[in-house]
Amino acid sequence: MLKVDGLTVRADTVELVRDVSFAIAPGERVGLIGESGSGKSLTALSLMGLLPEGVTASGLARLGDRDLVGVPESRVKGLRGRALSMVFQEPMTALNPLMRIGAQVAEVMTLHGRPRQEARERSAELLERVRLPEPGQIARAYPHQLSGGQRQRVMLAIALANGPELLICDEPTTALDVTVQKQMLDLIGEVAPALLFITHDLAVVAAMCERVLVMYGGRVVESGPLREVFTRPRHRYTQGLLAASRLTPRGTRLPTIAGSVPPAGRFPGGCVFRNRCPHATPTCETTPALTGDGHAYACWHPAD
Ligand SMILES: Nc1ncnc2c1ncn2[C@@H]1O[C@H](COP(=O)(O)OP(=O)(O)OP(=O)(O)O)[C@@H](O)[C@H]1O
Repeated sequence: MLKVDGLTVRADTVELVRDVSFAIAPGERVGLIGESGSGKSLTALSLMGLLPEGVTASGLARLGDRDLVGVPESRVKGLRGRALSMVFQEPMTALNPLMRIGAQVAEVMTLHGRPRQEARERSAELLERVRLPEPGQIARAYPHQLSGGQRQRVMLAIALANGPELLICDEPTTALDVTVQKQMLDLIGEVAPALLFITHDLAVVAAMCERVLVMYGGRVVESGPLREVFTRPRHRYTQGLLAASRLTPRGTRLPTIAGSVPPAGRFPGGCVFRNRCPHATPTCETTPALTGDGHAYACWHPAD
């Protein structure tokens, strides 16, 4: 369980992230959205103990019974890549260009005390787990010999190597083309023990997460179950974000769906998530998406 309470990030006297609080339970997938500069990355980096020089965090952040903020660097280093790990947007900067892939995956385990031979064997398993084709061949390759999507899978393997309790992803698929992006998102959803997923892309959040936090100007301005936030946004910023996104066709008024069980066939309102609705077909209005079975997607269609 991750618990963040009153997290504030400062550069000198300037508050860049203010009083952020949220929790992520095991198995939960939480999206963190907000415009550029709203403080998403700094929030994540402060949990990882990776804030840039001159930037400091205060407040409470605890994973299980271990503090992540306000503790000595050596303590955070012991947790990073073990209890929690992160996948960034650009894998090339995170991978060592001179080291073979298999050795890089194994290294993150030997660094945390696993015997070399065991780490090597597990690294082969991990490359397979992230569904890299020919994992043996990939293990012997150097980063530049892999595609962007393959490199990102390697980063995921590294992130999972020590069995973390929490995975943080910061725009992990932005640099990938759409088909590869989808496969990567499916994989992350499948393997993450608990997930904090940072993105600009509301459709990705809709497909990945059951809960969402919206940041604006360094604060969390809105949070809650995805369906609630996306269909009944309370904060003006969230309303604007949704209205501007491709999830909502221009001019569509977000319908109220509270407690409603739609009749088979036609639904009132517009298809809010049409572009990325998991059903993504013209027949998705006949799916049970809004019948209270836990789907977080609003797949209803304009009534004729
Ligand atoms: N090292 C730094 N020193 C001072 N200010 C910083 C530093 N790093 C980031 N900031 C500022 O902190 C604010 C939040 O940055 P952050 O990177 O967390 O935003 P973000 O929401 O992740 O944006 P993006 O989506 O573009 O990555 C921004 O105004 C940014 O300019």
